[in-house]
Amino acid sequence: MEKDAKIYVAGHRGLVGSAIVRNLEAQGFRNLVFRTHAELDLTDYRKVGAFFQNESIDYVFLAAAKVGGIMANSSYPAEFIKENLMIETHVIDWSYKTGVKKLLFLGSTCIYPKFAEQPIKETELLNGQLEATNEAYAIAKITGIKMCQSYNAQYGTHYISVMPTNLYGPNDNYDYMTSHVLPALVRKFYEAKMNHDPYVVVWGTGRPKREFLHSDDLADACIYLMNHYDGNEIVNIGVGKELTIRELAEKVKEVIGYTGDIHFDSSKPDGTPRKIVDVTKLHALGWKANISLDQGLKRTYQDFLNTLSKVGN
Ligand SMILES: NC(=O)C1=CN([C@@H]2O[C@H](COP(=O)(O)OP(=O)(O)OC[C@H]3O[C@@H](n4cnc5c(N)ncnc54)[C@H](OP(=O)(O)O)[C@@H]3O)[C@@H](O)[C@H]2O)C=CC1
Ligand SMILES: C[C@H]1O[C@H](OP(=O)(O)OP(=O)(O)OC[C@H]2O[C@@H](n3cnc4c(=O)[nH]c(N)nc43)[C@H](O)[C@@H]2O)[C@@H](O)[C@@H](O)C1=O
Repeated sequence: MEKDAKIYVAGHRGLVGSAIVRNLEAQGFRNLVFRTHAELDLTDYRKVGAFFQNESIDYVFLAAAKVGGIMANSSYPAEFIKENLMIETHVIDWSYKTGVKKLLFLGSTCIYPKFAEQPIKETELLNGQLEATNEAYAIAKITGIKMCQSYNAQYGTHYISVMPTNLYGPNDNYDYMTSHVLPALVRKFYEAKMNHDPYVVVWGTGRPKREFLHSDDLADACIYLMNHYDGNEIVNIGVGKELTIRELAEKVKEVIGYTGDIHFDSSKPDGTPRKIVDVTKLHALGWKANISLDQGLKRTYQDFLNTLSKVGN
């Protein structure tokens, strides 16, 4: 990407979008354009068209989406599939109609079959049943991938698709019901420590395994791939390490310095048992993750505390 190129970061205030903006600005890219959700609702085809026609954008990072953890996905599947299909369709189609040079689409590792061979290779896509708790969202993400690949095939566009594993970092969502596990546990253990609660409730059995990538690593990978990858196939982005939810809870408990107990609520869904991704392709393209979970957890807890002090909690 040329330093004076006009770059649109859709979803620039989110966990991923804000990390991409921080990285681009640190690298000296100054011609960035963004709109908040209130300024431009990407589910409105006409308004998205007017924006793209007025801005003459060169590159797009499509990090806007309706996103949530296992409870949000299983509670609101209609909203997840509808809004994500609309956002993808509108941004991808108007990118084509207005001659965007390159677009990076953010998928997710939830697109892979529930019982895919682990670590999961990109070739596992559509090779089996999806995890029920986030099937609607996964179908929307798979559609986004297929849209990029279809536009590339028919129109000669350069739309690349990346599949990040579970993410965490600054500007994450800490809402108890709609967040992902890591931010939820940071908040739960912090509040239990402040309130001297005797235990913290962790959802599920604690047995599922997850892989966690810091959003600053993801942003770096996205910008790297925008500059160095132009293939039609999807690329996994991960760290190549996994741990159980129980082990994660123990780590968060230690970072926050909580001394009470951990109780598991097995009435809550576990979701997919494992989803560690194979990162051979990513490494072959020349990029590797740098931030370990222990380092990332400490940074995330500090960001969480800074956010609290800002909102005066
Ligand atoms: N978080 C994770 O663990 C993972 C995320 N991903 C993917 O990364 C991408 C970004 O996720 P993440 O940063 O975590 O999500 P966030 O919810 O943090 O950010 C999403 C952003 O999109 C905006 N947005 C949502 N709907 C609309 C809309 N209709 N019009 C305009 N803007 C909208 C949100 O604005 P507002 O909040 O104001 O509505 C928000 O700024 C997504 O595609 C997600 O699927 C992939 C793997 C893992
Ligand atoms: C990135 C990926 O993320 C989502 O998939 P997920 O990884 O299953 O989501 P999750 O982070 O919410 O849960 C991971 C595990 O953690 C357990 N768990 C324990 N205690 C809490 C808890 O307090 N909150 C949450 N959310 N989970 C908890 C929870 O029971 C589950 O076993 C997709 O919806 C989709 O968004 C997607 O793409």
